[in-house]
Amino acid sequence: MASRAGSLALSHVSLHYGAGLAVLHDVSLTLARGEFISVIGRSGSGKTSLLNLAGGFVAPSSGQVSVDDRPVTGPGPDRAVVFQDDALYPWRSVRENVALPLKLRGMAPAARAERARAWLAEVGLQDHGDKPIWQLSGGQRQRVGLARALASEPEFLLMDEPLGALDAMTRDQMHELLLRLWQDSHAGALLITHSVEEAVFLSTSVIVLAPAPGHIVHREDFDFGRRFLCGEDPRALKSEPAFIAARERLLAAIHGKEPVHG
Ligand SMILES: Nc1ncnc2c1ncn2[C@@H]1O[C@H](COP(=O)(O)OP(=O)(O)OP(=O)(O)O)[C@@H](O)[C@H]1O
Repeated sequence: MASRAGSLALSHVSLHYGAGLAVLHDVSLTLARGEFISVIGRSGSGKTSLLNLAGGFVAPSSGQVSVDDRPVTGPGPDRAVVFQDDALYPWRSVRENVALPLKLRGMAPAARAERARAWLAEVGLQDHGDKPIWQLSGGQRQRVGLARALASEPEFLLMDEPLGALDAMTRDQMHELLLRLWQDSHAGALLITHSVEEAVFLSTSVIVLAPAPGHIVHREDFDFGRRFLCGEDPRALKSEPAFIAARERLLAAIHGKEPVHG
């Protein structure tokens, strides 16, 4: 299957670990730049495995993962990953954490300092660059993680439950920041989440995986995030009957019930 230009594609991908049972079966998914796809599903349905395939951390047992029709053979700078545990260096400064991947890629010191400064400003941490990570709150640490991922100017931003450990208010603020960063970066975003509401609000498409082995049972497109970016109030959007009905449909799909349309 040929993928669109500027897209990350999983084509008929199946995965089993070693000689174990299949974890994913015949999953096809295309993420174009400028799209925001969330993957939801019960625990063990293969969400993290799907992200690991997209990131190139594991290879499919059959099928193909590709970027612009080039097979993915491992992790690459075109795909940045953000994890739930922010994977930052606690004793290094905020600025060093953001600049480190740029250093590893051979960027000159002045250029990487400027890039780190710009992305810290994007996430509202311009006054925190000198602090060690351990002095930051959980929400601030996740903002550093996003700045670090986006500083590499990836084509695709892959996120595994990045907001799962945050309190509800911080999480809402992060949703709004994430949408603005996604818009400004023009990246394609792939988000694994346990929050159906988060998926409906943020995504241009939501995919539901069912387990044993993981396969796609439902897919639906949304525009709540884009409407937020056009100036609509996020609380009003989340209270709309269409938003609430979408949430219920996706919950029904997760729990294996007939989706209720309307
Ligand atoms: N490295 C591995 N080796 C063997 N089995 C694995 C490995 N990683 C995951 N699995 C198995 O694959 C299945 C899917 O796991 P995965 O973590 O992808 O699901 P998930 O939907 O992300 O789950 P959760 O929502 O609980 O994080 C599970 O049965 C898990 O035990």
